[in-house]
Amino acid sequence: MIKTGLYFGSFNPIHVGHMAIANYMVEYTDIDQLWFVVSPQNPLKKKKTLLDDYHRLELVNRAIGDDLRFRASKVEFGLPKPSYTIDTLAYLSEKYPTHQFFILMGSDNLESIHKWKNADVLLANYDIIVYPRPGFNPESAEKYPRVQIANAPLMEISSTFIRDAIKEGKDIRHFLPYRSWDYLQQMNFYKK
Ligand SMILES: Nc1ncnc2c1ncn2[C@@H]1O[C@H](COP(=O)(O)OP(=O)(O)OP(=O)(O)O)[C@@H](O)[C@H]1O
Ligand SMILES: O=C(O)c1ccc[n+]([C@@H]2O[C@H](COP(=O)([O-])O)[C@@H](O)[C@H]2O)c1
Repeated sequence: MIKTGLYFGSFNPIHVGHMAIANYMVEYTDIDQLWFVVSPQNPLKKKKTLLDDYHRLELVNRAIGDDLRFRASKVEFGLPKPSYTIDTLAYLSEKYPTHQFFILMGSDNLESIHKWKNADVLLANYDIIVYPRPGFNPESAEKYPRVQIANAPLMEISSTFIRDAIKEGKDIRHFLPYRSWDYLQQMNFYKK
């Protein structure tokens, strides 16, 4: 079985925090490879500031470049919206029987997982590796036997910060992988 970490996200846009997390996950956990699964629509987030799906995918692909440990997946583009993780996992598990899937997420998502569709099924059937965000209390995860917490350096960076900074006219190019930043600049994303 190929141990594959699924890093689900809006990636609106992808930032160096995501890349550092992905890098940590492939080097320090059991997973052999990592797929960034770009979600058209998080069921718990508003759509207002969301960039078009294919532009977010392009930003992810540019961030990955030729790093063979990573792949971008647009599987959720073809599934019903909003993007329920349990449904995507059912689809992928059937399509890729030689892969063992792990769910990767930041601790903010673990804190709201009780609101997710079929959260109990998800928590019972999949291993989840959580990347802590500032303020996270690891004891809060002890009730979930299949959740492990990565002992990783913390980062405050978020896509919200990036969008706000661009709107304010700041040059924050080093918060994104440089090829993604180039595309974002060319296309004038998030300026208003
Ligand atoms: N700095 C970070 N530390 C730990 N996990 C993170 C960090 N940034 C993002 N993640 C995780 O990466 C996944 C995808 O993140 P997402 O696209 O929501 O980015 P975000 O920066 O949290 O976005 P936004 O600010 O728009 O909510 C989520 O599981 C999220 O928890
Ligand atoms: O399945 C659910 O009910 C569910 C509820 C909230 C979020 N998710 C997924 O969690 C992922 C993380 O979202 P985000 O916006 O924090 O990057 C994204 O793929 C969402 O579709 C899934």
